[in-house]
Formats: sequence, structure tokens, C-alpha cells
Amino acid sequence: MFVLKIVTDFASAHSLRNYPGDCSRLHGHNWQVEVMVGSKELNNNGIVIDFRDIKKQTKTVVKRLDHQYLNKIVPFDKLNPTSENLAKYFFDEVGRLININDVKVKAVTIWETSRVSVTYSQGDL
Ligand SMILES: Nc1nc2c(c(=O)[nH]1)N=C([C@H](O)[C@H](O)COP(=O)(O)OP(=O)(O)OP(=O)(O)O)CN2
Ligand SMILES: [Zn+2]
Repeated sequence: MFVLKIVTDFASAHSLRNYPGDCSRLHGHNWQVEVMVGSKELNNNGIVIDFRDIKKQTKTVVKRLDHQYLNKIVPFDKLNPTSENLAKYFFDEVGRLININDVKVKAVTIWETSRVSVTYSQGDL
């Protein structure tokens, strides 16, 4: 299995619903997003997928959230805007844009700060 990784980031505000502490108040993060794409096969050019395509499609999703108050953006108007839910959101949404044949998003890691992160994946990495 080849696993490619791209990293990007965005800034947004959120407040956690039903959170027993100061994270229930409005505050912001510079989120870092790592998208891992895997495949067992290479194409004729010896690549899985162009890094540029992964970056481009990830940025399409980032644009929806960048410089926004996440609690007002679908689906986080209903779904708590936790790192866990953001990781699954990127996994699903970037996957919808780039998954084809054996080439699939394998995992997404969201860094909320430089000290804490969540990884969402389905199946083996
Ligand atoms: N499992 C989760 N726990 C927490 C989440 C989350 O998304 N998933 N989110 C938060 C808050 O968003 C909070 O902003 C982050 O808090 P924290 O990690 O404590 O960050 P700090 O910079 O305030 O803490 P340091 O002690 O300076 O590292 C909380 N928990
Ligand atoms: Zn927070």
C-alpha cells in the first residue's frame, strides 16, 4: 500500500455545545488538516494521484469552513464542531471528490492545536 499525505490549514471559530467548560464559549483555532490517500497500485506515471489534486480538492472543502463560525455552517449547525466531527467531515467530503477505483482517502487527522489531534479512518491504514 502506498500512502500519500498532504497538509493544509484553515482558521475558524467554534463553541462546543454541551461542553462543561470554557470550550463552550466562542473561541478560535488554526486547524491543521492532514489528508492521507492510499492505493495498492500506481498509474503508468508511477504515481497514485497527483499531490496537487489532493491539495486542490481538500482546499475546496477548506473554503467552506475557512474564516467562518463553524456552528453556523452545515453540518456543524447541528453536529458539534469537535475535532472528531471535523475529521470525519473531511474524510467523507474529500473522499467524495477524489476516491476512484483503488485510490481512496484512508485517514484524516485534524490538529486543533499543535498539542492535540484526532485521526479518523476506516479500515487498515
Ligand atoms: N476530544 C475532544 N476534546 C476536546 C475538543 C475536541 O474537539 N475533541 N475540543 C476542545 C476545545 O475545542 C478546546 O478549544 C481545546 O482545548 P485544549 O485542548 O484544552 O486546548 P488549550 O490550548 O486550551 O489547552 P492547553 O492546556 O494549552 O494545551 C476541548 N476538548
Ligand atoms: Zn476549540
